[in-house]
Amino acid sequence: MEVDHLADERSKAQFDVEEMKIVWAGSRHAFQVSDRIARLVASDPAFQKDHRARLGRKELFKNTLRKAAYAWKRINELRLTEEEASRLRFFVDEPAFTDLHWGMFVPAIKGQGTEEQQQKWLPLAHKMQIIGCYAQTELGHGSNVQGLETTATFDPQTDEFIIHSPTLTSSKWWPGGLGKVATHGVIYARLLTNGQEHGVHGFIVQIRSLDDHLPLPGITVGDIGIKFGSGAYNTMDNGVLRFDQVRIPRNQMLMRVSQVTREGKVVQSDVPRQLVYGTMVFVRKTIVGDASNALSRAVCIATRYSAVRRQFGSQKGGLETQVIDYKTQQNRLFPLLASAYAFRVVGEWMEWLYTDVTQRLKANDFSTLPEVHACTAGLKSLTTSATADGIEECRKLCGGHGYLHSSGLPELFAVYVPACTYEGDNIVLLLQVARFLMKTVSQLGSGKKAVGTTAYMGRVEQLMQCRCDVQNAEDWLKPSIVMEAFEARATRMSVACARNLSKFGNQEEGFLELSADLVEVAVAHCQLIVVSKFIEKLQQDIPGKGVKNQLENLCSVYALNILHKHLGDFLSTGCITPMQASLANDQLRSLYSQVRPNAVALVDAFNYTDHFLSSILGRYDGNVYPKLYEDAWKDPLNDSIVPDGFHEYVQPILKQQLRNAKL
Ligand SMILES: CCCCCCCCCCCCCC(=O)SCCNC(=O)CCNC(=O)[C@H](O)C(C)(C)COP(=O)(O)OP(=O)(O)OC[C@H]1O[C@@H](n2cnc3c(N)ncnc32)[C@H](O)[C@@H]1OP(=O)(O)O
Ligand SMILES: Cc1cc2nc3c(=O)[nH]c(=O)nc-3n(C[C@H](O)[C@H](O)[C@H](O)COP(=O)(O)OP(=O)(O)OC[C@H]3O[C@@H](n4cnc5c(N)ncnc54)[C@H](O)[C@@H]3O)c2cc1C
Repeated sequence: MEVDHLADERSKAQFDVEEMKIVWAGSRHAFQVSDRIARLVASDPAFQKDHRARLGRKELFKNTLRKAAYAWKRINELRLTEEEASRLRFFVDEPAFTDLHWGMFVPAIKGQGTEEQQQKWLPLAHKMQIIGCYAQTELGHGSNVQGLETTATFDPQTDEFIIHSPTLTSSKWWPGGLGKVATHGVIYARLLTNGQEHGVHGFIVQIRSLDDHLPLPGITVGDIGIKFGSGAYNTMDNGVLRFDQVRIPRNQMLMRVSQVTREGKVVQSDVPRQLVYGTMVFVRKTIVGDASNALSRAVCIATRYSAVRRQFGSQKGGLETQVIDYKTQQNRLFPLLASAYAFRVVGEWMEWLYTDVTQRLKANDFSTLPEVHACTAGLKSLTTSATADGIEECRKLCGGHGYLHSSGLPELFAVYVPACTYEGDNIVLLLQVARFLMKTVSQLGSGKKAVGTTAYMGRVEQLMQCRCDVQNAEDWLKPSIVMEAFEARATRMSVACARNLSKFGNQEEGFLELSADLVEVAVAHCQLIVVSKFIEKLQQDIPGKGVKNQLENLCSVYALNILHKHLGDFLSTGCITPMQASLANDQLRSLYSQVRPNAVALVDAFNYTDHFLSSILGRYDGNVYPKLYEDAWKDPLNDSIVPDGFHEYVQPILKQQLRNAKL
């Protein structure tokens, strides 16, 4: 019989875990789909993944192709819906070319293609009769999209574009799926017609033959090489691509934003030019949603293991202390647990925001686009940085065993950490938020109403002067008090930066000089968004015994931990006093005690299967030691008692020493 080593922990929970699972999933329906598909994947040996780190690149990659093909077969056999198929790919848990096909290629055509182009290309893509990638970044430029060098020159004689890589640095570099698999790509290039340049646009370009998969004439394409970590993101074929005067028909330029006529005239539609960047907005919001998946996974492992692991504190030969009972462990772990829940809530809100802007764009209302860009960019940056750091912290929270591949944490980190860079370097994205904030501040006096996530700045006068009302530790549990402190901090930092900026004759010069401060302003604003969305969520009716109470505790932990970590901001802007800061810390400690008995149940609510977690330390049953011991013997190094190479290399040294000793 299986023993549940964490049963005691589970019995302490003060809330209905099943109901929390539904909150985490987003709805009962989403929970049911997720639960069914997770079990389906976990029970299928074809989706096994624990041997990944031991495979060489070629074997690893072939294995990924097999899994992706098998997943596609199952999706069709079982007639899975789009939602179910996407959950299946998620639980297969292996980065693959399909991520870019479904995650970027299809959305790029949907967002930037005309109706006609969508009708032509989407059915092919949906049936995977073509496989696409998103080829924007080049060897020389990634962040600076306007600096891309690939050209698309219109030839009116043949009604074609000539796609060309004029320099080494114009080689496309990084696109996932490009290296070995994609047959097509949305390629970003500078549009040239009649000798004039018209900025960067997307073009659908066939890269490989649909018959023999060889590159088409004029195309040089391959993989860019091994990346960080063993296994990890090396299942992905990030690629390099060069064009030598490759011709494509005119109608393969994605023309929702601008059209090129038969004569080579560029006609701007009434859609703003920034919509060329629309796929990035879409993927950034997906990445925000995904941050809670990665962080919750790491936190689940670290929490269960912290309840299993005991060090010191044995009294009269009794059990030692569970490491989760150390306040230092709680102070590192529980804010991460709270962040996982906070990012879940903000990810949900982001879905709403994206649906809203999509509907508006359809109705030619572009008014919220700048704010949506700032929110997706800022929250992508905030959540991925916190998640990457959080996974690494979870590894440390698991002590030495966290460094073992079988803890599940090294690979999770290696796969996750590029999220801080791809889809926009996190600092570059925060600078975009800062630009938006500085613009908002500069317009405050002009009567333009601050709306959406910057609405709080409309109360600038009050927020510049308000004094925090906290008298005792429990006051910090009041949402209005927390909100005001965060709003005042963000406003005061924004206004201070705007004042500093105005001292520069040249705004751009000022922006460069103050960019480190501006990044901090952007972080303050983004943290406020997360806190405010979490607080808003708690105003809803949330069923289930004790569920709301747990979420309230987590919300307070999230906010008060940030306040503690960024105390300098709150104190230097005069938003709170040192005494109030100290009370916030007292409250935080008391919240940790309330979270403690619920911690294991709070991570059970993520409903992860052992297959998905792929972590001995995070096993549901907590049976860590026997399984770690068992796993060590499975390592190929232990196949033979004396390792290959020993007799050849080490034995002669030993023998030499022996000879020398005898002499
Ligand atoms: C399981 C399935 C998972 C699926 C997920 C997929 C898996 C993921 C796998 C990983 C896949 C990884 C895949 C990959 O990595 S794909 C490659 C991703 N690359 C990047 O993200 C590049 C980052 N750089 C940029 O985005 C821009 O160039 C920046 C932002 C730096 C602007 O630089 P610059 O200053 O030169 O811009 P401009 O002069 O051209 O424009 C300025 C104006 O435009 C506004 N603006 C700017 N951007 C946007 C926007 N987006 N929407 C709306 N508006 C926007 C901006 O506010 C400004 O407005 P205004 O102030 O003038 O009014
Ligand atoms: C795993 C992975 C997958 C990827 N997949 C794809 C893909 O499918 N398709 C695709 O097109 N691309 C892809 N990329 C590329 C990715 O989008 C870019 O690497 C990313 O946008 C960062 O750009 P960069 O490499 O030019 O960084 P750089 O801009 O060169 O950044 C280098 C440093 O300079 C700093 N910096 C740059 N500009 C500024 C500034 N203005 N102010 C202050 N600091 C600045 C950055 O903060 C960073 O510290 C992928 C990348 C990775 C790692």
